[in-house]
Parts: sequence; structure tokens; C-alpha cells
Amino acid sequence: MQLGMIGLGRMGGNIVRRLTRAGHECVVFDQNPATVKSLVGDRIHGGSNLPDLVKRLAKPRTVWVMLPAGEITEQTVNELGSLLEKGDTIIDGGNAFFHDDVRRARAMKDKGIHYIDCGTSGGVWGLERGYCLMIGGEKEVVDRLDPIFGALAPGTGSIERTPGREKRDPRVERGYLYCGPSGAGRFVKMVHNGIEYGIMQAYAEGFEIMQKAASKEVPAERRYQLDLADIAEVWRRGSVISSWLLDLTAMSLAQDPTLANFSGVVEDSGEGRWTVNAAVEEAVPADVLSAALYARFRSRDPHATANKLLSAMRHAFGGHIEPK
Ligand SMILES: O=C(O)[C@H](O)[C@@H](O)[C@H](O)[C@H](O)COP(=O)(O)O
Repeated sequence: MQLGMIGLGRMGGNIVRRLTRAGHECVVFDQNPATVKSLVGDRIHGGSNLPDLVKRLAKPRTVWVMLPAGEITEQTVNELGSLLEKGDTIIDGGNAFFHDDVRRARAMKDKGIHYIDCGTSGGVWGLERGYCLMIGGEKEVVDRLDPIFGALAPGTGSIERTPGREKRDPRVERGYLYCGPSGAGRFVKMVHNGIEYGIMQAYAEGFEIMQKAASKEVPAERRYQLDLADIAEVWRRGSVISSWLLDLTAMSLAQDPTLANFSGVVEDSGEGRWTVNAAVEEAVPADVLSAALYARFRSRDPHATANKLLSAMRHAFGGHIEPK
């Protein structure tokens, strides 16, 4: 099939590479012309701007938008809405907010343009490992674009089949899922990322507890100098908590057990906040996911006003002095 790709960053460029390796053809555009030039090659054609990209695609066209969530995605989808025609399709594969998908799909529907939200997991490893896809929108359109999704997904690989799934849609076992109407794919991806925060936080806290087992606060006879890199490695092999995030933890610790290249200021792109908002809307107690989100906020300002106020109150009622 043929696909237009807008945004050739960490994800978009590799999606194009994976698609063309599978025999698909891509027309690509990025704000940076050098990025476009570096990608153009076998089955990959460059567009000089959005109108040019659209012109180079055969009808009905499919254009994948792979840009940071927010204004840039909004502008691009709007511009595509005025360039594309009835029967064409926009797929947004970024980490947009699912409310925006519902709104955009409605606006595009009025023009006869299909809008598909596609939560795309796999990060910088997706080119080789494939992307786990969580898809929302009109089912007939998603089914028509199956060759694209199938080529991007990881495939069954070496993961054993889950007993009891024999009569279910086999595509799920290949790593892509039609989740439901507009926004449903991104909603599932949003919760995936909320869970990602929680799992990451659990490993992070556990490893710090083991590191601080060597601290003076602990009685000498129970003070342990533990090798975190080796613990991460051994846990990968047969333990109950093995996972890909643990694989990456083991790799990071093997490369540098002191993690000297990281400041510990942890950013977030929105999905964790939206997951917690959804939990509040549904009155679901999401203790772990909320705490993991707040841990990221806290990492950014150890000298926050709240902490100063705590010290101020302790000092006021008990004369307690902060350590210098
Ligand atoms: O599934 C994935 O491939 C990741 O979740 C990916 O989507 C990205 O790395 C996150 O957006 C990071 O999210 P934060 O910036 O919020 O940590």
C-alpha cells in the first residue's frame, strides 16, 4: 500500500523504514528538509510541504501524522482536513489526548474524511521489534488499512500463544488491536502509559531501597552493599517481576551503575495526567498510578514551597531545625 508520513522524528522515521521494508511505499514530509532528504530512497519519496505530499499520493489517500501531541498536531490535522478529499484517511499515531480524537474525527467526518487514532507503543526499538498498535475509529477503514497495521506490528514472534484464545481475532496475537470507535485506541494507549509510570516507579523505588541498604541509618550487621546491575540481571531470568522495562533497567545499570548521566528530573508528556483524570471521572481509585505521576512532579522541585512550609510548621510548633 501507499502511505504519507508527516513527522520523521524518533518514531515517524522508523515507521517509514519498517513499512518500506515490508514492501509498502511512503511519501514523507518533515519540517526539517535535511531529515526528509536523509530518508528518501527505495520506495520512499520526499514531499516538500503538505500540499506536495498530498499531491503525490494516489486516491484514496492515507496520511499518518506522527508529531508531538498538542498545537503542532492540531494544525497539521486541520491543514490536512483542507487538502484531503472525501474517502481519504488521516491516522494520528502520536500520543494525543483522546478527547481531541473524538473532536477531530467528528470534524473530519463532516468532510467525508476518515480519522483513525492509533496508539503506538514501541519507542525507538519499534523498527526491529515492531510496534504494538491500539486502534480506534471506523472499523471498515481500519480493516481496509490492515496491511499497514500488520506490517508495523511485531507479529507473533516467540511469545507463546495464550490458551483459550483460539477462536478470537488472530491479529491481536500479532500485536495490533481494533479497540472501538474514535478515541478508543488512544484511550487504551493512555492507560498503557499510566501503567508504564506505575511499573517504572515500582522498579525505581525497589532499587533505591536496595541501594540505601548500605546506608549508615541501617545497623552495621544488616548493612548490605548490593550490586544493583547484577540484581536487575538475575531478576530478568525466571523471576516473577521480569519485564521489558526490567530488561532496559538492567541494560542501563550495566552501562553505568552510578547513572551519572541522569539528573533525576523526570518529565511527563501528559498520558499519566490524563489517565488519573479518567480515573477520577470514573471514580476508580488509582492509588499507584497517581502516586507515580506525583513522584515525577516531585522530582522536578526538591525545594518546593510545600516542603519549605512543612519545615516552617515543624519549626513553629516544635522548634525543629532543618539540617544544613
Ligand atoms: O509506549 C511507548 O512506546 C511509550 O510510552 C511512548 O509512548 C513514550 O515513550 C511515552 O510517551 C513517554 O511518556 P512520558 O513522556 O509521559 O514519560
